[in-house]
Amino acid sequence: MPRTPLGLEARNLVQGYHGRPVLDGLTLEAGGGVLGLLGPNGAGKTTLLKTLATTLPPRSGDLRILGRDISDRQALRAVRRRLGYLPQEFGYFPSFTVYDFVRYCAWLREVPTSDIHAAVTTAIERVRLTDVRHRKLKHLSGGMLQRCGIAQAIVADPDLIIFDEPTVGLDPQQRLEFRDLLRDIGQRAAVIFSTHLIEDIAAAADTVVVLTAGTVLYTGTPDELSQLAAPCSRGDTAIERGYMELLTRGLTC
Ligand SMILES: Nc1ncnc2c1ncn2[C@@H]1O[C@H](COP(=O)(O)OP(=O)(O)OP(=O)(O)O)[C@@H](O)[C@H]1O
Repeated sequence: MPRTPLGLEARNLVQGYHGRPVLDGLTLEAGGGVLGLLGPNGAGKTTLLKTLATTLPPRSGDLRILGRDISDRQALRAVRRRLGYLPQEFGYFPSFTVYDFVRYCAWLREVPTSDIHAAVTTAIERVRLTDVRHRKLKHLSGGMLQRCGIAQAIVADPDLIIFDEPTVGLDPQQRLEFRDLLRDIGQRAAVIFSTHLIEDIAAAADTVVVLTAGTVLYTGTPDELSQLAAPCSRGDTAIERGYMELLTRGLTC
């Protein structure tokens, strides 16, 4: 069992845009290890992750992250120092090099000056970008840029890491390496990642949460999700069939 720092507790979370609710009284608990978030397009995964990453304040409900109630401003600041986040689309300065960008993110997260070089070097190495560390971001491939985003999320050695579709743009080898990285990080931190790639969940998640229409439809292990598969379920693997069964439950074969 991974070492488990307090992850997060969300109760009756309501979130939305322009008065339209997206998260509808969502309740979710996550301890340590790796939690994989699945759900159809528009289910609210990105909205949930933005809320958990504290970039979108909840409309209502309670949110405790790393044991702290983030409605308290001091707690919010302390939590942000211990949180790493890869948004679905992350902003960056195209003329920064990989090293400078990750260094800047380390500085934003208040990594002590004397530790910054080692932290940046390690994060870049963990995503296999050492060879291109002095290349400008505007000259990176999409997959390299995504890995740079992963490096900035992990540079401050956070206790909670949130990745929104982290494997988009990675080639098959990089996806395998990223799964190793997820498992490794999950030994020391709480990790939450969203994906549409069920095989990433099967390979790297300790817990699966399925979101539909802004509420949690299912929480269990990847094996438990696989066991939901019925003979008529669609899908090429047991976990795909379990997931499809869950989404179509109630329909007859
Ligand atoms: N900034 C925004 N303004 C208005 N509506 C938004 C905004 N962001 C998301 N939405 C809407 O909120 C709903 C949930 O979107 P969200 O991106 O959270 O879903 P998702 O599960 O991450 O989807 P996907 O799998 O396609 O990435 C969708 O109906 C979307 O159109």
